[in-house]
Amino acid sequence: MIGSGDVLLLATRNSGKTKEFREAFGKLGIAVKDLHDVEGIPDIEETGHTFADNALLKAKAVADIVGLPVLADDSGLCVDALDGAPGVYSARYAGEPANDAANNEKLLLELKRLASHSESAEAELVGERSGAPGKERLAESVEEHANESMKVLLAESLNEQVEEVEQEPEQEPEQEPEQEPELLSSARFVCSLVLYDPADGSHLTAEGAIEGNILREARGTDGFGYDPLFWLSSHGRSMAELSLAEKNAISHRGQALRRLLEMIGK
Ligand SMILES: O=P(O)(O)OP(=O)(O)OP(=O)(O)OC[C@H]1O[C@@H](n2cnc3c(O)ncnc32)[C@H](O)[C@@H]1O
Ligand SMILES: [Mg+2]
Repeated sequence: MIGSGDVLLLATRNSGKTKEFREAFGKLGIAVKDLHDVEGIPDIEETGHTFADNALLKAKAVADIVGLPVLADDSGLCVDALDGAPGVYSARYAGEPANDAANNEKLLLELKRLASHSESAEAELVGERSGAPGKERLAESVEEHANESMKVLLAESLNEQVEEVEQEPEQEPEQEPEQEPELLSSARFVCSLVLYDPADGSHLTAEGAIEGNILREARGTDGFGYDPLFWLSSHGRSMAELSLAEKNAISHRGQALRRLLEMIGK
């Protein structure tokens, strides 16, 4: 369906995706265009319930207009602590028009809200078990939360147990290995690709997924979408700290594309 010297049209307006496909197809001598290069293609409503449904919908809608094979990508982020959200709604998680910064902000807000709910539920449980407030619980709380000057003030009104805690010799900080950053939930990026031929309505579908974790704080400036919040423990970097080639080598999109190319013998 596609070969070296060809021009392949992507049914996308997401320039981040186009960049990644250009890097991958460039090696095969295939040029890539997207919907910024073609006039007269209306916005396509993504009404499917799965990534594959939406990819087919986009590929078919565009291919039927231009009369040439078209590749579409539908992808997103599925966060375990949010029961798989934002999923197929990833692009418009914070509402429309789609906005990466607003989506990232909303994701962090939802996850932090969830974390603070479970922390306060846990604190209540600890309180009930230890007959809170109680001196031991207060002493623990001082050790956990107070800064040095508060500790001195509060310790005066508590018993010796607190003073013992105070008097423990400070440990010399050892040369620490690079610490894993604070993570909020396991998650995965998922991608479905559909290559659709309007000549006979035939199409190929390929999928890819990559596991990671959501960072409490964004890192890196490359990539697009949720990349700055997606931590890869195996690399010790966020997805937005990888080069284009590094991302394509491991990403959901890169995997799906390699599967699709295999299907067409490339
Ligand atoms: O539909 P098109 O025009 O292709 O562009 P889109 O951005 O709306 O694309 P999707 O409908 O497939 O939604 C994908 C969203 O999922 C997120 N996403 C997908 N792949 C990603 C990646 O590699 N890195 C970061 N975020 C990604 C990002 O928020 C995307 O906007
Ligand atoms: Mg979309």
